[in-house]
Amino acid sequence: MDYISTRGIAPSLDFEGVTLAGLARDGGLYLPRVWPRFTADEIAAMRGLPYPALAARVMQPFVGDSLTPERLQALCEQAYGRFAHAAVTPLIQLDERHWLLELFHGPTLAFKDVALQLLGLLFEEFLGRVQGHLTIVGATSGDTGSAAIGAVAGRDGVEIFMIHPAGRVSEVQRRQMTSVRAPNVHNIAIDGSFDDAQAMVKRMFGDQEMTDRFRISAVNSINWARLMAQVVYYFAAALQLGAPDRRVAFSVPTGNFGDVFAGYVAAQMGLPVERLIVATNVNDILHRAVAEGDYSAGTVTATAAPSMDIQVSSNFERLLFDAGGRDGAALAEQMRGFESTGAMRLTEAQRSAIATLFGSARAEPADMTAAMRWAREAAGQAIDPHTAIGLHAARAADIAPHVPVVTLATAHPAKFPDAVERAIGVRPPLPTRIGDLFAREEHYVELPGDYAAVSAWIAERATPSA
Ligand SMILES: N[C@@H](CCOP(=O)(O)O)C(=O)O
Repeated sequence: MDYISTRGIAPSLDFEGVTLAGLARDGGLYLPRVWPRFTADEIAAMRGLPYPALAARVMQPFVGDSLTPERLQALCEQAYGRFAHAAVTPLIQLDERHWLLELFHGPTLAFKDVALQLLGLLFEEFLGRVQGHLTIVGATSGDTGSAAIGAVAGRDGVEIFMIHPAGRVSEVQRRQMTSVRAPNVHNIAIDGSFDDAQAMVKRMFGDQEMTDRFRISAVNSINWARLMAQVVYYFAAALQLGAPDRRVAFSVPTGNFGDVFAGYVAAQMGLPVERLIVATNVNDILHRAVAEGDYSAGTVTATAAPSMDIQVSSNFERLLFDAGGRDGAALAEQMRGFESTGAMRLTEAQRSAIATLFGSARAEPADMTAAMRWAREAAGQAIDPHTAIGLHAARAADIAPHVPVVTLATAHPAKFPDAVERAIGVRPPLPTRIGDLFAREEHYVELPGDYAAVSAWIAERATPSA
């Protein structure tokens, strides 16, 4: 499989190349040159496969010659063997048409584990072939940080620098990152927002002083391998609900647009997806983009759903590229305009292509609370604030009554105990596997929200690539 950049200039790479590269050198994001497509019979034959086998089946076309099918399956067995639920991503029925897809049974209690447990193994596999050293630089609004650290802590040949916005993640989220003691893990809290952190990470890929010395890669969903692994759970859920003979809708709480873009990829591969509902909090750039074609970033507002406190959504570029006819030069110009003004209008072609599959909704804080209460009262489920935003959007969506609607439950409620307790009066306990979190010592540095300070701090500590 051959991968191309959304901005049309960086050289194409194979799967091993894009996994190690992270972001394309022209500032774009990698995508497969063509979407692999399964027939309805091929999808039907996936029914009943255990999750690791399904994962290997769905991902093999993207992996191409970079791994044999046997090796890919072995890595999937290893990655998903660490999940606390036998189904890996169990589907829970809420009422006659609404379902929750629980994606938080991995080691750090959020959907990020589904991809990052595998990505850690892929890094190790591919680095073993090139005998290199990798410097991973990541940005997190809460969940990616601990999942990425959990996936690479203590591994040879890799070190990770994870940047989070100081004071804008939950205490559980922060402790999950900063209490991991391993010589290859470095946590940085910056004075700023997630968007500032993400902008620093992207800038580092274009900083020749850094890229000449260090082999920099990404664990955020700008890395294609992240998205690829997230495609699998759309198949897992839809197959259980009757695909390929039945269409299924998904509601996805999203900030960086990676999780919902994985659903778009599943649809391109032939999964019968009726609708993808983009659910946002008051940081609603994605809702405005889908509903009105207005992609303009406002100031990031801190909310009780901090992982979605994002105004610049990296993966939206992938959708704009694909929906706009895959014209790299035109997209690069459109993105340059956005980068200099903070605002962009979608073209008519992009808007109409997006409208064929996507809907969207913005949840106010009261909507989020109401959804948490409804899940508790109607189905006995405690859900986290992000999942509640997805559920609000799912229940508000205008979708034919015979179509099941699956809300992605992206994080365990115990990651946000204060918000959950405020809404439903019950404080969700931490699962026993991380029950001693509050007794662990934390380690992180606080730096100004300034690229020069952060890149200098990283450069002093990172291991040169050769
Ligand atoms: N919501 C994320 C932000 C980063 O998103 P990613 O999917 O690109 O890693 C987080 O919790 O860190």
